[in-house]
Amino acid sequence: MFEKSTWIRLPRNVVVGHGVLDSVVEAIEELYLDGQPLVVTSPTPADLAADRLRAAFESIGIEPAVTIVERASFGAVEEVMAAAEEIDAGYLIGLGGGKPIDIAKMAADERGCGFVSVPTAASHDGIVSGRGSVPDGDSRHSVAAHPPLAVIADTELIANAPWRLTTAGCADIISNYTAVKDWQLAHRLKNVEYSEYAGALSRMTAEMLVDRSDSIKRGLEESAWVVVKALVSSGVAMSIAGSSRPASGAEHLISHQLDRIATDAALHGHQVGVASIVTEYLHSGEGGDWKRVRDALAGIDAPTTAGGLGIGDEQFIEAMTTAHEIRDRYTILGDGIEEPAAIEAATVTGVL
Ligand SMILES: NC(=O)C1=CN([C@@H]2O[C@H](COP(=O)(O)OP(=O)(O)OC[C@H]3O[C@@H](n4cnc5c(N)ncnc54)[C@H](OP(=O)(O)O)[C@@H]3O)[C@@H](O)[C@H]2O)C=CC1
Ligand SMILES: O=C(CO)COP(=O)(O)O
Ligand SMILES: [Zn+2]
Repeated sequence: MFEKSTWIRLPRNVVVGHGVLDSVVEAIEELYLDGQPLVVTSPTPADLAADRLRAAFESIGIEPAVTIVERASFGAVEEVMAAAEEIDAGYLIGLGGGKPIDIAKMAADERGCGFVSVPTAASHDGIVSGRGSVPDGDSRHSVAAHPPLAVIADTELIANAPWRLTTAGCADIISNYTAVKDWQLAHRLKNVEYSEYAGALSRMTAEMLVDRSDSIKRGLEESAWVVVKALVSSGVAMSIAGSSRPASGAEHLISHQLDRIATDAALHGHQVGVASIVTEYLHSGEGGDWKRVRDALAGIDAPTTAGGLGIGDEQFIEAMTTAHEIRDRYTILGDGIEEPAAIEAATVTGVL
């Protein structure tokens, strides 16, 4: 008898476009959520958008509470849970970049209430996914959480965010190429379950973004549109897989190590992008696709070298040689890459 079962948790309403911040209330009303909303935001997004959000709720007779988080930490998640408890919040709205969104996502998951994502920056696929991450000493990678019930991404707001945040979101998507290769390798070598649907969707998402890279330009609102759609698609691939495997392989392991090792870590998307140049080389060799990955990153203004990340050569190599230790996730790094091999790969690809 066939007894396998699977749960695919997806956002129900995804609203993307110019000025859709004004559609937040409408998108939420369709979800039949009860109770008072608690808006979790951070200083800049609060300045940019909290008043407009508040006014939209007030127009239908709801007074939302607003809490501002400054730093991503487990303490902040607990503070948000306490604030939600105090007003008996029915659901949480994360308004901002990955920091307030993940704090709200994790607090909502712990509290067992609904969560809505309103990104003001498109810096990585956490704005859509069922993964939550706050920096915590030894465990930098994400953990499972319920994905947002709705994502409302105002491209006008996102296009006005610092350009580097958008290029980081693009680079997080470009890294899907190597993530899928790592996943397939783990399937072949370690019998890790692989989803053809999730793998194909993740790879196609990277392909479409690269194909449309001409429309990814500073000051062009269409860029925000292209990257948000890709982040949504990548989030769906993770939901189908029930893990971050379609979008997180060895390049993410290296980035998580950089977060620990480097004094001034760069943006997540930029780190995984640079690391994926090297892991693509490890997969396909000198004549392989690493130049394509590098050129795709360069084409959207993302860094392609450790120096471009502001990270020293030694720290980059340390991250490469220790990345396999941080998580039970088989990748091209296997049981560890030797230092000379890491230096060779990073040198040939021009990352060092
Ligand atoms: N779930 C996942 O899979 C992942 C989660 N993460 C998590 O995401 C967080 C990092 O996300 P990231 O988005 O880079 O960080 P932030 O949320 O900190 O945003 C980056 C910066 O941009 C500012 N900002 C946000 N929106 C705008 C805007 N429209 N205009 C001007 N400035 C803006 C923020 O202001 P302010 O300082 O006021 O907030 C902040 O200074 C980390 O906590 C990390 O752990 C990272 C990768 C993957
Ligand atoms: O960043 C992610 C996918 O892009 C999430 O991956 P992790 O599970 O490695 O945190
Ligand atoms: Zn990522």
